[in-house]
Amino acid sequence: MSETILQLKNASIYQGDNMVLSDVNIEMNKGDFVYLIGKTGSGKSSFMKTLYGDLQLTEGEGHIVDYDLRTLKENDIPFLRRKLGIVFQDFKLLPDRTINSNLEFVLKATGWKDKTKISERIDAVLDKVAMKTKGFKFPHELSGGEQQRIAIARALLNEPELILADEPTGNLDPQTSIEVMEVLRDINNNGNTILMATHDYALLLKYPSKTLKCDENKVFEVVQRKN
Ligand SMILES: Nc1ncnc2c1ncn2[C@@H]1O[C@H](COP(=O)(O)OP(=O)(O)OP(=O)(O)O)[C@@H](O)[C@H]1O
Repeated sequence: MSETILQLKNASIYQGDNMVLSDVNIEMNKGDFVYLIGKTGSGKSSFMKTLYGDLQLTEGEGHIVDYDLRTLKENDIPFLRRKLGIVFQDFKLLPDRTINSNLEFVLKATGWKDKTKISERIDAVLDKVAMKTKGFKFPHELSGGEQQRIAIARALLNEPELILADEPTGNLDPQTSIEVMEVLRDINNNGNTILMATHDYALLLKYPSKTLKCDENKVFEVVQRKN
C-alpha cells in the first residue's frame, strides 16, 4: 500500500494578491522522487514555500505529512519543518561554526539532549553524504558541492518524511551537480521521499523521474521522452 506524503487538491497559490498557480492537483507517495520544473517566475519557489508553511494556502486543499496546509497555524510551522528536510540553492550553513557545530545546533534546537546520541547522529548523516571526515571544518573551508552535501546531511538529521530541495544544484558546476544528485538519488533509494525544484534539464535527462511542470499558472505532469 502506498502512503500519501503530500496531496494538493484544487489548490491556488498566491503571492499577495497575485495568483501564481491555480487548480493544482498533485499527490506524492512515500519513496517518490519528483522533479518540479518551470521557467523563472513560473512559481516553483512559491509552490515549495507553500509546502513548508512560508506561504499560507488560502484556496483548495493541501495535506503534507500530518498537516493540513489550510489550517496550519504559526505555532505548527516549526513542527511541520521537523518532518521536512529543506535544502536550498545557497546551502544556508552558519558560517561562524564548524560543520559538527552546525549539525549539533539543529539537533539541540529540535530537542536532542544526550551528547552521545547527538554525536552518533551527526556521524550517521555525515556518513550518508560521504563527508564523515569533514566535521571539524568550517563551511568556508569546503567547496560548494561539499557544502551542499552538508546541507543535505542537515536535512536528514531528524529523519524527515519528505525532503524539499529548491534548486539544490543551482550554484554548482555540472560535474559537482551530478555528484550532489547522486547523493540525493542514494538517499531516495534508501527510502526517502524527495521533491526537487530544478532548472537543470541535463540532470533530468540523466536521472529520469516523475516530473511536474509549472507553466501559465498551472502545474501538470510531463512525460519525458525516451531517446
Ligand atoms: N515575495 C513576493 N511578493 C510578491 N510576488 C512575488 C514574491 N515572490 C515571488 N513573487 C512572484 O510570484 C511569481 C512566482 O515566483 P517564484 O519565485 O515562485 O517563481 P520560480 O519559478 O521559483 O522562479 P525562479 O526559478 O526564478 O526561482 C513571480 O511572478 C514573482 O514575481
